[in-house]
Amino acid sequence: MPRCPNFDFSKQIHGLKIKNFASLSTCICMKKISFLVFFLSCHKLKCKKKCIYKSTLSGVIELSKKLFRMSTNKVYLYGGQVTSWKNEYREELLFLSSKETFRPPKPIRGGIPICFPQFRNLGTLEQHGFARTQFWSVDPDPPPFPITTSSRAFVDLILRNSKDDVKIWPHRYEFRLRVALGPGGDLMLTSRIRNTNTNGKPFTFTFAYHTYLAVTDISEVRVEGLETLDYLDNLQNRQRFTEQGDALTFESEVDKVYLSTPTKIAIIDHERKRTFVVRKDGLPDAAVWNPWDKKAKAIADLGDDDYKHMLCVEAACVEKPITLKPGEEWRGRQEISAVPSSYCSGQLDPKKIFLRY
Ligand SMILES: O=P(O)(O)OC[C@H]1O[C@H](O)[C@H](O)[C@@H](O)[C@@H]1O
Repeated sequence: MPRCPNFDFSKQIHGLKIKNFASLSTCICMKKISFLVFFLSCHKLKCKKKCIYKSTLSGVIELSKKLFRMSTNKVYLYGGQVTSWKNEYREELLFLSSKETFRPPKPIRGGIPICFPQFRNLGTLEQHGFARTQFWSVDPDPPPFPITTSSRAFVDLILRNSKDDVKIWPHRYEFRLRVALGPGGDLMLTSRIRNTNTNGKPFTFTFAYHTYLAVTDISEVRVEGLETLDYLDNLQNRQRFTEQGDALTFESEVDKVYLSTPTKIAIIDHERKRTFVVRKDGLPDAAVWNPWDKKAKAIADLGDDDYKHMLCVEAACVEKPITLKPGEEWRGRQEISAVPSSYCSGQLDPKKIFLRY
């Protein structure tokens, strides 16, 4: 099997020597980079102990086949991107394009791309910044995690400024991403971004978890929690409007950034009788995107009908960019749970929705 030409694996995982991991790197380059994260402590892999890493990874794959009621997810080092999140019934909860999605240097279409240090085209960088097209590393020894989490299934990734991105964004940073599965199968992403400039300069960025939720039929989806809020409409030169009082429904292209939203948003998939609940912290805004039929056809890595089965609801920080001085750190967190719609009974009732927390 061919190796990925874009990717010197020995540089990507701390302490790994490629010769010790030939089969693992082959597997990874064949698009199966997955760290299937579950109740085994996958994060405790000691990369320096060659066989532990390798055998633990294959052990994870093996076990995930055997274990029945287990939520799983996959994280690619490319983009630091979650590409799969399955519930205990092995139902996929994230959308991934039906077309070829893994084509570096292009971003992966689906899952949860990370938009950093720029959301959309709001600056001089490429659309959505460069984090989604970089190879991240497993962070073998992350600093203590300040947020207490009951999750024992997580992986820590890290991205630092590379020689290439310093040319277009002249700053030093450390971006630590923790991807975790909660005891009830909830998917939790926490980003910690630190300014490590040694020249005393601050930097400013915008950010989004560009989350592609899998829905059965976009026409039968309703979003609650964004009613009556102000939003910027990207389809109308980012003009500011105020949303009406009803829950959002979808019958054409949508590309909006809702401003200063509540911390909980519910996405109700009527046909599947499933509700996604997005909770966010440190991310005041929420982008909502569906390209609908015409634009979907114009997007090369999206199938013509894919738009029917996806909805992006993205915890974001767009309107007021974040500025960090050297030594300062910012945190942004998104948690998603998928619950039967009966838990919500059409209302955003956190007590009912978060019974399992
Ligand atoms: O095609 P991409 O670069 O991944 O962007 C996909 C979409 O992302 C966001 O939701 C933006 O608001 C949209 O304007 C953009 O079309």
